[in-house]
Amino acid sequence: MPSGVTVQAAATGSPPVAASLKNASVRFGSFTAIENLTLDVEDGAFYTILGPSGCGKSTMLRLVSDLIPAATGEVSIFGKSTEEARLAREFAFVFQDATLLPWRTAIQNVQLPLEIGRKRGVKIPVSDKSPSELLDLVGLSGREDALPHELSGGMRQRVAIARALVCKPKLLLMDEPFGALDEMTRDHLNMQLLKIWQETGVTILFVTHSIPEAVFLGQKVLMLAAHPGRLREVVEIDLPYPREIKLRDTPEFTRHAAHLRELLETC
Ligand SMILES: Nc1ncnc2c1ncn2[C@@H]1O[C@H](COP(=O)(O)OP(=O)(O)OP(=O)(O)O)[C@@H](O)[C@H]1O
Repeated sequence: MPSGVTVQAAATGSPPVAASLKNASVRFGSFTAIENLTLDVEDGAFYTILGPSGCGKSTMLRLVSDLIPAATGEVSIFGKSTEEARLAREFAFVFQDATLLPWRTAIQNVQLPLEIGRKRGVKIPVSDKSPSELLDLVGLSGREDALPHELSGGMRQRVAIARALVCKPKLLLMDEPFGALDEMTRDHLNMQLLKIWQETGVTILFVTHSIPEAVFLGQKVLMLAAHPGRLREVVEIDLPYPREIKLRDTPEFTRHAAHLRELLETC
C-alpha cells in the first residue's frame, strides 16, 4: 500500500473515502441491473471486482463514472457528485480496448486529454510527470513516436494507461483492461500496474474475470452476485506488497483463490 495512505489513515482514525455508494440501484427500463449497492472504497486502495457474467460489474463502473445515473440511492467520488467529479477529472477510465486514435503517435495519444481540456478552456489537473515520463512509467520509453498499429495489444493498453494518468486522476476505473491479452503479457502488466499504483497512490477499481488476477492485484475483492446485481461479499486479500508473480504458487494465494471460486459458484 502507498505509505501516504497508511499515515493519513492513522492520523484521522479512518481512511478518507474515494468512492461511496449508498443503496445505489441501476435500472434499464424495468430491468434492475444493480440493486442497493452500499460500499465505501478507501482513498489509495486497490479493489478488484469479480462476479458471474451479467452481474453488473461494468454497470457499477459506469455508474461511478457518471456514464449512467443511479435510479435510487447516492454515489459520490471524493465527496463530490459523479458529475462534479467527472468535470474535475477526479477519475479516468481504462477499457478492455485501448481506443487509441490510429493517426496519432503513442505520445500524441497520451497528450490528447490535455489538448481537449485546453481547447475547451477548462482548467484540468495535470500529472507531475510529462507524457514522455508516463510512457516511461508504463515501460514504453523509446516508443513515443510509434503509431498504434506498430504496437502490440499489450503496448497499446500501456499507452491507454499512460493516457488515463495524464490528468492526474485520483481514481482509476479499469474494466477488464488486460482481458484480451496473452497470459505472459497480462502477468507483466499486472506487475507494472502494481508499481504504478504504489508510485502514484491512485485508487483503483479493477474489473476482471480472472480469479488469479483478482487475488494478485487486490487488497480487497468485491464479489458481486447476479439477478439482480448486488454485493455478495468483500474478501480481504491479506497478502503483503510488493507482490511478485511467484506469490501465485504459495498456499496462501491458493487458499484465497479457492475461496473465491467457491463463492463464484454460488453467485
Ligand atoms: N444499456 C443497457 N440496456 C439494457 N440492459 C443493459 C444495458 N447495459 C447492461 N445491461 C444489462 O445489465 C446487466 C449487467 O451488465 P454488465 O455489462 O454490467 O455485466 P458484467 O457483470 O460486466 O458482465 P460481463 O462479465 O459479461 O462483462 C446485464 O444483464 C446486461 O444485459
